Amino acid sequence: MAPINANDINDAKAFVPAKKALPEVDTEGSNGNGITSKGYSYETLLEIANFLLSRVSDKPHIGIICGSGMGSLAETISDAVKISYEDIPNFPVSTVEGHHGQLVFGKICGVPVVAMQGRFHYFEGYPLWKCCLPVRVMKLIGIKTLIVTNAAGGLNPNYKVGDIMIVKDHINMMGFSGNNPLHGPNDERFGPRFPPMSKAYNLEYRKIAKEIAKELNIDDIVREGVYTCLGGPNFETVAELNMLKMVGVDSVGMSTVHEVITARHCDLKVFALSLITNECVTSYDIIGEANHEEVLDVGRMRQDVLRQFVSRLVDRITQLDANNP
Ligand SMILES: O=P(O)(O)O[C@@H]1C[C@H](O)[C@@H](CO)O1
Ligand SMILES: Nc1nc2[nH]cnc2c(=O)[nH]1
Repeated sequence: MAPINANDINDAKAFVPAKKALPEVDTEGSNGNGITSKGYSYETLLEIANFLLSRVSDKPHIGIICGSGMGSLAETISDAVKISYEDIPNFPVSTVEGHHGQLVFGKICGVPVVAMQGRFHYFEGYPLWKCCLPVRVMKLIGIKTLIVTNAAGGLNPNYKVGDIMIVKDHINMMGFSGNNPLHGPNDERFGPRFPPMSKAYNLEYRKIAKEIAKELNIDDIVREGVYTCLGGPNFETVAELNMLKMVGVDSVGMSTVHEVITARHCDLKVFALSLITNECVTSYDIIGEANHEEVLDVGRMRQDVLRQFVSRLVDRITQLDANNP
């Protein structure tokens, strides 16, 4: 029998190579499961923060994490200074299509911001604490508020592709098995050992977002619901989705929850939204299947409206916080 080679497995042409070289799974300085490494001590994060601050003129007030296919959110930033993740000492690199892999500093509506055009996911091989390292770096460089965006499957049967879901809460599915970005020794300089999560998504910001939806005349596509993150990279089975539906999940993705936990731990105020990029397949009769191309296409389709929405949000959050320091 002829030996098999790589081309025999599936259709070699259909294989899309990773955008960048895949990262090594990080176990340095830990007990083998990626828990706190000496390479990412408070001091190391401070070094990263100082490196970044030495390259920009204004300290950002607001951080923005751009979800899959939503990198164009950063295009509203004026006087942009772009810093590639590869040029930042000790920073991870983005390996997923639809995630540029750079920080963009500048202003939205006159407010100094920093946007992550590209985030880090667990499925890329990064432990959760490393996925969330940029959140702590953004805290150290001065942000007070984090706006998190993600692409997600719509599980709530009333949701349609292209809807925007304001996140009111999350279910930390990965945390149920002990996989948590705060697992391991706690550094009190970031936050307490046992942070509360019952007010993770700022109520005032959610109110503002609903007002903005009315102003922009898009309240018919803006929802509010509960998000969950699974480890990925596979999309979910029908049975898994039906289970998540039963426990009250409205949208399903592969990010955000651990970033929000890390942000709340270090006392950042949080707003999050899901762009519903696909309908979750909750019946064996449905022919279509989720795929990453569709996710990126819907991001492109909604880029103008998301840019307007997030710009207004930055403006109004800044006004609100100036009145309630
Ligand atoms: O970075 P986000 O959470 O927006 O990306 C979602 C989850 C997967 O990375 C990808 C699947 O298409 O979209
Ligand atoms: N886990 C998950 N992530 C997504 N990202 C975009 N759509 C989906 C989805 O249906 N499931």
